[in-house]
Amino acid sequence: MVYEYDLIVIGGGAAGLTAAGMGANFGAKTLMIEADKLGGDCTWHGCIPSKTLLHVSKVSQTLTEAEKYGFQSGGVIDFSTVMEHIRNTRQEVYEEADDPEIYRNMGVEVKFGRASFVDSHSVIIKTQKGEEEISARYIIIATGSKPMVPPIPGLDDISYLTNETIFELEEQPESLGIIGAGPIGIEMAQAFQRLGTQVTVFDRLSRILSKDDKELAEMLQERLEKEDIDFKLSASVNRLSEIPCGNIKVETEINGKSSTWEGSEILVATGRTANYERLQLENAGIHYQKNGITVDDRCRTNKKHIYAVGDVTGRYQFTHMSEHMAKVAATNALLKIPMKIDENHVPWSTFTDPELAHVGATEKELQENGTSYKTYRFPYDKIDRAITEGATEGLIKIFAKKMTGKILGATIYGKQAGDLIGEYALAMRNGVTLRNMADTIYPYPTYGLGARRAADQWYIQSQSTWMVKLIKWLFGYRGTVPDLSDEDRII
Ligand SMILES: Cc1cc2nc3c(=O)[nH]c(=O)nc-3n(C[C@H](O)[C@H](O)[C@H](O)COP(=O)(O)OP(=O)(O)OC[C@H]3O[C@@H](n4cnc5c(N)ncnc54)[C@H](O)[C@@H]3O)c2cc1C
Ligand SMILES: NC(=O)c1ccc[n+]([C@@H]2O[C@H](COP(=O)([O-])OP(=O)(O)OC[C@H]3O[C@@H](n4cnc5c(N)ncnc54)[C@H](O)[C@@H]3O)[C@@H](O)[C@H]2O)c1
Repeated sequence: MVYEYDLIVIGGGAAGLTAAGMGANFGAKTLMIEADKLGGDCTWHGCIPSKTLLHVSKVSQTLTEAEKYGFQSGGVIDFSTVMEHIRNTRQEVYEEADDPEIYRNMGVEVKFGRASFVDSHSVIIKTQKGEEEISARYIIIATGSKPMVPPIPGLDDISYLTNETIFELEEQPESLGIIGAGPIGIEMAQAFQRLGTQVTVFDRLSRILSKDDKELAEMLQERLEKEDIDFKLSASVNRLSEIPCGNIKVETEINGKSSTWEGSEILVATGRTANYERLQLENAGIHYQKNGITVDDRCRTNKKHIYAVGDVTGRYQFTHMSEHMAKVAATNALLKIPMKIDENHVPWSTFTDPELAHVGATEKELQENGTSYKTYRFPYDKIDRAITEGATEGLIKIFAKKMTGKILGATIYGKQAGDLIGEYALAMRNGVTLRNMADTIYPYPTYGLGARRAADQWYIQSQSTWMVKLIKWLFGYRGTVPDLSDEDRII
């Protein structure tokens, strides 16, 4: 059978752009179909606007703290200018990385319209002008996700914000209630609070950022509380309603006690739903579950020539994982090289100030799996660069094998944590141990040197008095045997 294309990619977000670009690079006749604008959630409603807003809020915080360094502060924020800056920034990213012409120049054909399956090799593209049916040998589905809106009574009757609308605000809310203390809720909480909105965060769980290390997430929560963010955790949000002055009322129950909150806006940040309902997956016989399209470790669906990547699979919801999965799918489909998702080294970072980042196994996973490990800790207040920058709040925690220094997981709360975690991702992926890191020369004074000092902990904690006694005996040294009981010593 002759198909019109070697590869059709449905969706032009982080996953689709990568898959289509790789298709063209491998010499496949590639078509990318996008229902809206190329760039997807990351460019338009996700990473780019949220990180830009966080940056602006950090500038605001720096101005507030500037008096400590002798500056006269007192800046006033013009919210509409802030929002215009955010929109300009995402336009800049779109033009630099997502513009259809960039992909056309690479050899990718780009069509705009909504795609759905006709059968397992054909899709129909619906546009305002009409319909077009197209076939391909391979298909990669990369249709992403959208906000999951929970069925809370009254929610449908009020106007609420999601990540798709919050960056379109023109007026700064006086107060903002956020339902959900995951990465979206926590990043937006700090950003808006620092810009002068009074933020309250509700979550049904008893802690924030439940996928992160408990100890470090608690440190971040404490920091956010110091910035006056109000947390209502273990809260069952029972009803939302609009009250006569136009404000929103949230009725909650916390540990059996009812309470109400009233404020100007509500952001719903309670997770994501995969975008697959309108794809007519049944026509192609593709299996899916509630959380997304089912794929194996090579990103293949049950139809061996159809792959799914990124948020639509419900497996990982990060831009870097969308790109990684796209690479896995394109490599398997077009080069026939078996490549699997690298599940053991998935990093992530929440870009609050300070940041909270993680890679590999969590301590909870290690405990549940009965894996033997030792925790190596190094605080930011012993990193000279952090001291010079007044950023001493933070902790590096590494989970590693005691004998070999093999790194099993790492988690960092502190300045530049999102960048530092990449160091551990590289180390783990390539079998670099704590011993290797400790023997590596890092420039002084850097945050990276904190990673080296954290690795030194492996040597330090491997020291023992009997070893010192052996050295003394071997070389005839006359010093005393040191007290090695202080686990926090740095040499
Ligand atoms: C507020 C927020 C902040 C975030 N911050 C980060 C971060 O800092 N770091 C990080 O790694 N991740 C972050 N994420 C997650 C990240 O944005 C997503 O994981 C990533 O965008 C998913 O990419 P994707 O290509 O799978 O899907 P999407 O980006 O959603 O792209 C899917 C595309 O498919 C199109 N489409 C859908 N259906 C069809 C159809 N039937 N036909 C044609 N086209 C279709 C859509 O229009 C869309 O353009 C954030 C998310 C949010 C919401
Ligand atoms: N920096 C980053 O990498 C970054 C930033 C933002 C988002 N993201 C991605 O986007 C995804 C979605 O983020 P998210 O924060 O929306 O989802 P999430 O699933 O991570 O967190 C949602 C939170 O909402 C709570 N919740 C759900 N329903 C509730 C209800 N009815 N009442 C009270 N609380 C409720 C949950 O307990 C949970 O804590 C993340 O998983 C992440 O992968 C990444």
